[in-house]
Amino acid sequence: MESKEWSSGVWTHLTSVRRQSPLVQCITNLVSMDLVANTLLSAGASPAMVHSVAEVPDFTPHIHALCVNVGTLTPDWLPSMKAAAELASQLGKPWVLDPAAVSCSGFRLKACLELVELKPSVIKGNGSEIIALSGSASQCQTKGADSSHESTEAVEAAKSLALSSGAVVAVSGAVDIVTDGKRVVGVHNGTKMMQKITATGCSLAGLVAAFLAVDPLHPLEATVSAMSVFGIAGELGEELANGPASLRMHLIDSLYGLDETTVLSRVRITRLG
Ligand SMILES: Nc1ncnc2c1ncn2[C@@H]1O[C@H](COP(=O)(O)OP(=O)(O)O)[C@@H](O)[C@H]1O
Ligand SMILES: Cc1ncsc1CCOP(=O)(O)O
Ligand SMILES: [Mg+2]
Repeated sequence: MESKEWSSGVWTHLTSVRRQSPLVQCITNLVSMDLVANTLLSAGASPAMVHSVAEVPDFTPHIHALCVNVGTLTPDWLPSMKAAAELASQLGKPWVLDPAAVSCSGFRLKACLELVELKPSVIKGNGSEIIALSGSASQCQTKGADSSHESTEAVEAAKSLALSSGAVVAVSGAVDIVTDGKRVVGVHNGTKMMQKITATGCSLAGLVAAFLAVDPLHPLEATVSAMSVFGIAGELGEELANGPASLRMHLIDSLYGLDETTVLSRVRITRLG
């Protein structure tokens, strides 16, 4: 299956997000809250940064998807992440785990492994994060939020994590990799300068949650679509940008304005395995 066959699905997913405006609960890191929320709004979704454990029982039953991101994790945030994830899984609502900077401490790695036990629909990380979370720690050199691996170096780790967890695993990078453990799909949209804006990876995880909300039975396809859409917005944004700060603005504008002709002509997706 090549780009042409994927592209109509990508457009359908985006129009469904715009039409349905799914409510996406985000328990995300302090760095990313603004960009994640603005990314979701530009795509047509409705973000809610509701992260107190006291609010989970009332709020989480009403959401359409959840995104949990451990980028600035502290011990007092973990119970709300777990409570929301557990409730989402119980209620059959899709949720995404972003194991941001998972290898920076034993505390964070343990927390992420416990969250994986709560059955995320999708785990989205960069190459180093997916290698670390899959248990291939000897290969892992990073201690922070940026990857020291190409996404393509994490394909086997991603497949193994997908099979052991039951989640679709998405690895962002120059080529975004998405796998359910059997199929492996590459999304070739995006631009290198997106790495120079903090929280683009986090925003992508939030966007994946919104796309899952409108197609929960096809997590691999929904994830591929979200990654392609975000990458296309980055490509269009870069054409108007002078550097990372203006790319941040133009990426959001481009995502908001994406039309069918642009999506159909720009989608670059290939089956890798
Ligand atoms: N070299 C690259 N070329 C094209 N797109 C890229 C490149 N690096 C990252 N991206 C894009 O930037 C976004 C954030 O990915 P990434 O930087 O891997 O996340 P994180 O910030 O979590 O490390 C994704 O949409 C990804 O496709
Ligand atoms: C810089 C930083 N530090 C902790 S979380 C965070 C943001 C990471 O965002 P992303 O994973 O999207 O680069
Ligand atoms: Mg990240």
